[in-house]
Amino acid sequence: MLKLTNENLLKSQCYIDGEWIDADNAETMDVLNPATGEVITSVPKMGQAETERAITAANAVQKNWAKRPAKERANILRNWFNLIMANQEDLAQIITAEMGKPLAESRGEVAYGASYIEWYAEEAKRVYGDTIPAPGDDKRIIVMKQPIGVIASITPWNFPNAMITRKIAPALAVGCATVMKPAEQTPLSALALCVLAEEAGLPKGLVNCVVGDPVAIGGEMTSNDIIRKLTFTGSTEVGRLLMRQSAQHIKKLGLELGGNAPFIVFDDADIDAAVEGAMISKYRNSGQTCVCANRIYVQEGVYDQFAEKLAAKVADLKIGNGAEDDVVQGPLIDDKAVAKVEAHLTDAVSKGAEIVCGGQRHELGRTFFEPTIVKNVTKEMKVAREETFGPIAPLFRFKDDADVIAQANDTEYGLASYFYAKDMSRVFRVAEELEYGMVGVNTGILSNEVAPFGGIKQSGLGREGSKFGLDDYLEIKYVLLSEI
Ligand SMILES: NC(=O)c1ccc[n+]([C@@H]2O[C@H](COP(=O)([O-])OP(=O)(O)OC[C@H]3O[C@@H](n4cnc5c(N)ncnc54)[C@H](O)[C@@H]3O)[C@@H](O)[C@H]2O)c1
Ligand SMILES: O=C[C@H](O)CS(=O)(=O)O
Repeated sequence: MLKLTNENLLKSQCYIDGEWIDADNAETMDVLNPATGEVITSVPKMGQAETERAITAANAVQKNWAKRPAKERANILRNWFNLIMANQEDLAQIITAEMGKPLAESRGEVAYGASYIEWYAEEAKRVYGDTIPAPGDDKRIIVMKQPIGVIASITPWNFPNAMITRKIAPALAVGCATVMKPAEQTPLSALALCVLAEEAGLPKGLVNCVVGDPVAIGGEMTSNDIIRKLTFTGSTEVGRLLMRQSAQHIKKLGLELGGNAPFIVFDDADIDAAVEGAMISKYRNSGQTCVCANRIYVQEGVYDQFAEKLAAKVADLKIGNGAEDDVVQGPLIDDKAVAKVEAHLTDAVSKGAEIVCGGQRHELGRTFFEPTIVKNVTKEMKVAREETFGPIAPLFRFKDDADVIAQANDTEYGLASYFYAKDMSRVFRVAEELEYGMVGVNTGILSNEVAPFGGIKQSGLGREGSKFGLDDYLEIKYVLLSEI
């Protein structure tokens, strides 16, 4: 049972135009705890009409929000950051209850998500323009940056708090208004963020949260002309669909999509460090992150040593309900996720791979799955081409640098990549040759608010975080002054 200190954070209604309301037809949908199957609460099942009202409400207040001095916007965002951190434990309990990740990871997610609000509260005051030498002494050129306007966001279940703040913090900082749709499996974190947004002083109507039928809500977001940008985090398949739907109105898009991260261990790597890096990169959130190592390439001279050390670490992982102390591996989000993991394993073994440890559903039942290592994996297997999104570490052998770079780049994805090596010329060459938006060198985790997070190829468009993430919510306006 979810017990909160601040019980006002657990909401069973959606937040539109500063009001907490039910669906027009009073329909609801349950929010389940994946570890126990218990119903945490129910939330409205909204659709097109409620989404349209939310967009209209956002539009009514956006321009006044943009006109407020940047320092005022910054101070209100800072208030929000402070309130989130003051309620970190409750927000973490909500994440673990609705998504299943271990409490320690949930606490980390709350701090990570809040760091984007803190960062963009500061950046709000640094939206600079340009003056350009004009083609005539009677002319002056000014370039100014203005907020895009009303933006819509659609986010996934695996980081139900941070994927929202990573989007709306820069948007609010520059003067946009927003309508968000969290994943139907994990809406409670989004609703709790709205409670604290209101308390922080964000004006009614500026932040709206609609929960319900994704197709109906997304359909309104991609067709309503008031929405000037859709920012989506989720699968490449849905991102492609939303891109197609948005094309009709030439909406700006931010797409944070699927990954297929290579994790490369060269023979000059610190093997113990590489094992530590592989553990966090592979098994964080039970392997349910877009930047998880999806393919682990180990140079043939250190392959057996790495496999043995990794298996010893995996054996120490404690599986269970994320709300229990010391648990480091929670359940997968649903049966569909388990089915995909099992399909990848069955395919790999049928094509010659060998299970080193794990390989089956955990004795706890439900959607708990044993952390797994598979060796002698080859590029003919599904794990080489598809995002597993589960706790499987597939180990590939490689001969030399050229061989592994060719294998690593042989995918339509381009989000995160990692490698462990010491030789500096190898480090620079490999980092430059990997076709990914992000490269972690001698580390298994690379996400933070000061760096531009995002991918290339079919892993997405745009960046979130860093000074680069601000531009995604700004339009450039060129003003030519004549007869001066
Ligand atoms: N690049 C990143 O930053 C990042 C971060 C987290 C997750 N992901 C990716 O997300 C995927 C897992 O998350 P998921 O299962 O929630 O993805 P998903 O694409 O199934 O769902 C993501 C969101 O899209 C909504 N959605 C689904 N169909 C829709 C439709 N037809 N119209 C409008 N909205 C729709 C869902 O309700 C949810 O809110 C993985 O591929 C993972 O790599 C990427
Ligand atoms: O799953 C996607 C998230 O972006 C992972 S991270 O927490 O940002 O690394």
